[in-house]
Amino acid sequence: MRDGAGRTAAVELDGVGVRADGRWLLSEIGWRVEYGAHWVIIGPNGAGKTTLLSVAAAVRHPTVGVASVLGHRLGRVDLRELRRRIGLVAAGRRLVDEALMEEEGATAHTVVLTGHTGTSAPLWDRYGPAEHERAHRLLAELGCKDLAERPFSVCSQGERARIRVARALMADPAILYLDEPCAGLDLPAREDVIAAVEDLAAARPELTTVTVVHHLEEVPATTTHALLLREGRVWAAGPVDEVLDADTLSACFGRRLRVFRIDGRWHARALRV
Ligand SMILES: Nc1ncnc2c1ncn2[C@@H]1O[C@H](COP(=O)(O)OP(=O)(O)OP(=O)(O)O)[C@@H](O)[C@H]1O
Repeated sequence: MRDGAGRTAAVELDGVGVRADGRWLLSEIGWRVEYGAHWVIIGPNGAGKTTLLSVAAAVRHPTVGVASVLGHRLGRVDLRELRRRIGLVAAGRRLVDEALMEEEGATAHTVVLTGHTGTSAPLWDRYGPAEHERAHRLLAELGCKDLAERPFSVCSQGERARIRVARALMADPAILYLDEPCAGLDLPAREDVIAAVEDLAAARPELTTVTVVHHLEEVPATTTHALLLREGRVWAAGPVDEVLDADTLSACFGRRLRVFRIDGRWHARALRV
């Protein structure tokens, strides 16, 4: 569906369901992400966040319903073509296979280069001076300038998280998906990743982002919208101020929560009953 200005949404899901191993992982998902918006997806473990991201990132087809990404309906478009315009950052292997990068002792710069071809191994004849230079610039933009020649396999989790974002930007995506970019990071590394995501939003107003987070503390201050997922269904979705409120979050997580907002960032803790 087009908006008043005739633009399609970056992502539009209508009645989407995903079924695997005889059960529904997602049901009746309706969701519209406008271009330039910055969404977070939050929900309990197993709610279906990564599964939702895999449909929105054109990694898998829905079992039922209609999913359109960047104006193309899944099922009517070559997914590999579409994925070239999609940046995906995921620490787990389910969405991005990093095994080859680690095995071959690739440097951070090489890992970023592979984002140009969307491959897990470098295709050297496809990278010219412009790509080499761009990979250096992106590493610098993510605060990883000095890591260019360091093997990715020895980089810290926090460094890897930012290198992955640089890699995802290599293809100049229209939309960037981040699946738990702060998982396993210590506090300074987490803050560096969040600052990098906030800086991206400021530096690239045309970029649309969707970030899966587990904790409200990981929600970037630049977030415009939030989707709460529970048991494979949308619990709430809309402007971030309306959705990340104590009552809505408490009901979604099944725990009484207090929610604070300080300097544009969110914090939550459970109330003892
Ligand atoms: N390919 C699959 N086949 C069967 N079940 C699956 C498959 N992929 C995911 N699941 C199940 O679907 C549910 C949702 O998984 P998903 O990873 O999307 O949840 P999540 O919200 O991202 O969870 P977490 O917060 O723990 O990362 C889980 O119960 C998971 O075990």
